[in-house]
Amino acid sequence: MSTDDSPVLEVRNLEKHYPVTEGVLKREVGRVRAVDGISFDVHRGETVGIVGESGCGKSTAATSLLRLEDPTGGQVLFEGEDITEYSKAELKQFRRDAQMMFQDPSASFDPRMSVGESVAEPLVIHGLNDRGRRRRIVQDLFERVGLSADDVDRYPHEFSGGQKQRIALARALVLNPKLIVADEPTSALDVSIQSEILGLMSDVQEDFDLSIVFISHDMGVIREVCDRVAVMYLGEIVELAPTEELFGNPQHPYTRALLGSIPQPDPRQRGQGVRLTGDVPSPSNPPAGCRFHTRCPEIIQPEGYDFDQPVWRSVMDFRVRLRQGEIDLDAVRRFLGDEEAVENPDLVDDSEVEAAIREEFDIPERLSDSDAEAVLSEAFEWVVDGDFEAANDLLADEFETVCEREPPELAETDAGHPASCHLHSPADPVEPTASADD
Ligand SMILES: Nc1ncnc2c1ncn2[C@@H]1O[C@H](COP(=O)(O)OP(=O)(O)OP(=O)(O)O)[C@@H](O)[C@H]1O
Repeated sequence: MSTDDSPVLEVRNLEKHYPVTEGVLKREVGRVRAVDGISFDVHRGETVGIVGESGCGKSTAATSLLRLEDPTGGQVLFEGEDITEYSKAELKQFRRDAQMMFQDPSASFDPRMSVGESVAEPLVIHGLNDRGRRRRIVQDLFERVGLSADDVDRYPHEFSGGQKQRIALARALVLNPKLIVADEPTSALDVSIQSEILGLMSDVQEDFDLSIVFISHDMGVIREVCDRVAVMYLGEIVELAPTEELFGNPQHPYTRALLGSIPQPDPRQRGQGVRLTGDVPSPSNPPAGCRFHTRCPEIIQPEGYDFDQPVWRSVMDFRVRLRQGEIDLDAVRRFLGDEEAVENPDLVDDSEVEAAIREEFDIPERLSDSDAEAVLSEAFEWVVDGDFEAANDLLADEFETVCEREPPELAETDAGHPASCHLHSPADPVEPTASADD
């Protein structure tokens, strides 16, 4: 990596919200917060990764920062200029300098055109009319990406997935860009081919002094190619660190969970980190407080109680489902008894219903903390009576955690890089003894 001081790309509070509309008049009834205020820099020659599960907003971040779709907020500075303010002509120049690579290269080739013509297309659009020169440039690039100069006359269907991604790289390079945004460029490829393409991208990056934004859901791939990594969850960056630091000393529970999901050949490393369960919630209605609190294995416990952490997570899973109105008593009764029990709840004992729900959520028959158990038992009484609101209110009062109450700031941690987690930024800090100005 060769970086100079000023970043090539500065992303500042970038936001892309999609309206959710209803009716013929398309009244806006909500917003999908696909990207919700992300900031990061990319320096010359640097590869910055964006990692996160499917639906976290990575692709939207890519297309918005290249203005392939217009952001709804924030700024993107390219070599110091705000591309969100660019005129059409300025955008055209920007499109030379910043290219995109996609997961599925097939989709971006016209089957009726030779791959050479496809790769040369951006040259035509940008006014290089000399056919012979175009051909020489493309042939040279083909060799550069590990294909033969003769391949330019062949058609897309004649190439394998890996070869097509090489051709896509040639096309991304043809205008001599400064920045490439690659969205899962190797996810559709076999592992061995993946490594070849990643190796090729690294070589090309050095030769062309390229900056790369590399998007992937795969921590293994990210580690192989990135200098720094932004971890994204539900539209936000939750941790940002140099790659080795992120892998060696992750500060956000989401990052730790992603790392825990990497297959580990070394048995000594196995079992480190907790596997993530459930899906990313909808960005049209993100959870309050920390967006990760509905799934976080390390969610902070409420004051005054002492849970085993996995049990606390189970209790929170139950609370989240209760809050969302997703506890189905009829289904539980049907499971325990038969159809008649739905019509006549007395046929199934309340304690059986409670036990079944506890089992479903992995909550022990009795919590080891008797105070917590008293609260939970009372809540279950409301639940089996069908008064979910009362159960919800009681649990919200007694078991509320800072993680659901307040959104954490993305702030510097002791590890020397930022993460947004209340484990690092307690919401109720100890009263400072000195004045803030000191
Ligand atoms: N045009 C759109 N209109 C409404 N919602 C959208 C639109 N495009 C994306 N979304 C939503 O925004 C969220 C983020 O999607 P995005 O594709 O950016 O995520 P991702 O992390 O790249 O996931 P994937 O790897 O599956 O593409 C998703 O919930 C998606 O459904």
